[in-house]
Amino acid sequence: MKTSLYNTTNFRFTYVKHFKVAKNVVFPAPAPGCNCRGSCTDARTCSCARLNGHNFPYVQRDSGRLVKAKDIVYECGPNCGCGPDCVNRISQRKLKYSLEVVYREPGKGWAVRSWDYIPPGAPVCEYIGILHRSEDVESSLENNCIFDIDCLQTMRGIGGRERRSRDESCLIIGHASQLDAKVDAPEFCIDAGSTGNVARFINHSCEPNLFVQCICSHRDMKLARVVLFAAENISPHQELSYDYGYALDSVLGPGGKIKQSPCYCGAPTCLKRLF
Ligand SMILES: C[S@@+](CC[C@H](N)C(=O)[O-])C[C@H]1O[C@@H](n2cnc3c(N)ncnc32)[C@H](O)[C@@H]1O
Repeated sequence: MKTSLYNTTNFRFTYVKHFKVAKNVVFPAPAPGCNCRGSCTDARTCSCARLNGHNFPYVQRDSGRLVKAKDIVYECGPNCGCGPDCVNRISQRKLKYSLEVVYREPGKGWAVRSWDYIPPGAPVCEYIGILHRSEDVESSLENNCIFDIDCLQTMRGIGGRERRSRDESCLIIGHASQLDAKVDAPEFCIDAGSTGNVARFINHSCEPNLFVQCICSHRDMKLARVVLFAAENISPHQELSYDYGYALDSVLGPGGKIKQSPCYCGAPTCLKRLF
C-alpha cells in the first residue's frame, strides 16, 4: 500500500461517527427525520421513503439488500422515530462479511476478498477516511486513496464514468465525474491515505463485482457517504473490485502531459489501462 505523503499535521479533525472530518469542513446537521416507530414500513407515510421516490430502497432479505443502484439513497438518521433495525438503515449496520486483505499479483499490490458468499445488493463496506475539501488535497503526493464524493456530478453528467483531469500528484480514485470546469468538480473527497478501512485496499476492475452507492441521512449530497454494494453473487475467496471510473487520458502529469497506468484486472473486456 502506498502511503500518503500528505502532511496531516496541518489539519485538525473532528469525528463524525467512525470517520474523521477536517476542521474546515462543516458536516451537515441530520435531517428532521420521519415519524415512524420501530421500523419504517409504510412508504406512503414515511418522509424518508418520500425522498427515495415514495419507496424504500432496501428489502430486509439476507439482512438487507439494495433493490437497485440509485443516484442517491436517503437513509433514516438520528432524528427519525424508527430504530436501528429499520429497513431504511441497512448501510449503517456493522460489517457483515469477513473480508481479508491479501497480496495479489505483482502490479496490483494488495487486494481484498471475502471469505463469505455475498448476495447481490448486499452492503459490503463503506469507503472511510478523512473528509476533506477537495482543494485541500490538490497538493498531495502519491496518494492513490482519495475518493471524490461526486454523486451530484454523476447525476448531472451520468452516462460515461469520466473523470476530471488532475495533476498526477493527486491521482483520484472514485467514480464518475463528467466535468471540464473545476468549478463543477466535486467539492469534497474522502482521503484514506493516512486513515481508513478495508475499502482502501479494494482494486479496480473493468468488470467489477461491487458498485458505488452514495448515501445520505442529511440533505447535502456533496457530503454523501460512499458505500460499496455487491453487484452480483460473489463467491467466497473471489477478489472484490469496483470501477474506479477513470476516463482514459484524463489524468495529467507534469506540464499537462497525459499520464497512463496499466490495468491488471484480467477481465475479458479489460481496457488494459486504469487511466
Ligand atoms: C486504493 S489502492 C488499492 C489497493 C492497492 N492495490 C494497494 O496495494 O494499496 C489503488 C491503487 O491500486 C492499484 N490498482 C488497483 N487496481 C488496479 C488494477 N486493476 N490494475 C493495476 N493496478 C491497480 C493502483 O496502483 C491504484 O492506484
